[in-house]
Amino acid sequence: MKLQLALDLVNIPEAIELVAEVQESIDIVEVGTPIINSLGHAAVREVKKAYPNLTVLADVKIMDAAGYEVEQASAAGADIVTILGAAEDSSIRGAVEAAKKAGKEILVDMIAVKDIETRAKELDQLGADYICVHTGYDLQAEGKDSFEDLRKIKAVVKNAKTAIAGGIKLETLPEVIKAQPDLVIVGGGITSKEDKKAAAQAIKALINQG
Ligand SMILES: O=C(CO)[C@H](O)[C@H](O)COP(=O)(O)O
Repeated sequence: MKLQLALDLVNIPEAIELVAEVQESIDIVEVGTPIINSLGHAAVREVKKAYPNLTVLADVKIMDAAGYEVEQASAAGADIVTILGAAEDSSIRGAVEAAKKAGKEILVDMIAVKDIETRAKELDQLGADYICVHTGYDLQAEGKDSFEDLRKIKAVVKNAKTAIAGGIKLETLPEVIKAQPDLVIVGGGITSKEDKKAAAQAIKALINQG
C-alpha cells in the first residue's frame, strides 16, 4: 500500500517546502487540481524539478481531449495523470494510449460516478492503471466518505490498482486499510496539521503495518 500526499491549497513555493518536510514518508506527490487550475503545468514542472526522484501525479481531472491533455501533463513532468471516470470511453482510451506512449500511468477518478461497480469493470477493461474512489470536498462537507465504494471496486477490479481519496486522516485510516487499496491519498489529513512531518510519519507507519 502506497501513500500519496495531495497538495491542493498551496502555491508552488509552499508545495515544495511542504514536500521537504514529509518526503521520507510519501511515495507519490500529487499536484492538486486547484493549484494546476490557478498556476498551470508550471506547478507540475517545478515540483518535479525539485523532487526528480519522487513520483509526481498531476491531478488534471481530464474530461475531454484526453490524449493531448495527457501529453501536456507528461511533458511537464507528471508520472501519473488523472482522468474522470465519467469521461467517454474514447477519452479513456486516448488517455491510456498517450500515457503508454510516454511511459506514464493513468489514474481514473470515480468522483460523481453513480454506478461505481459497472464503471469500474469497464475502466479496468479499458486499461486504467489506477481506479480511485473519491469523495470530493463538496460531499465531504455533507459527511460522506468512500469506504463502501472502495469495497465495491475491490470486488470487481481485476487488473488496475485501486485507490481512495477524500478526507482521509489518521483516525479514519484503519477503515481504509481493512479494504487494502493499493494507494491511499491524503491531503488535509497531513497538510492541515501543525506538525506535518509527524502526521505523515504516523499515517505511513499505520499503512506499513497493513
Ligand atoms: O482531489 C482532491 C479534491 O478534488 C483532493 O486532492 C483529494 O480529495 C485529497 O485531499 P483531501 O484528503 O484533503 O480530501
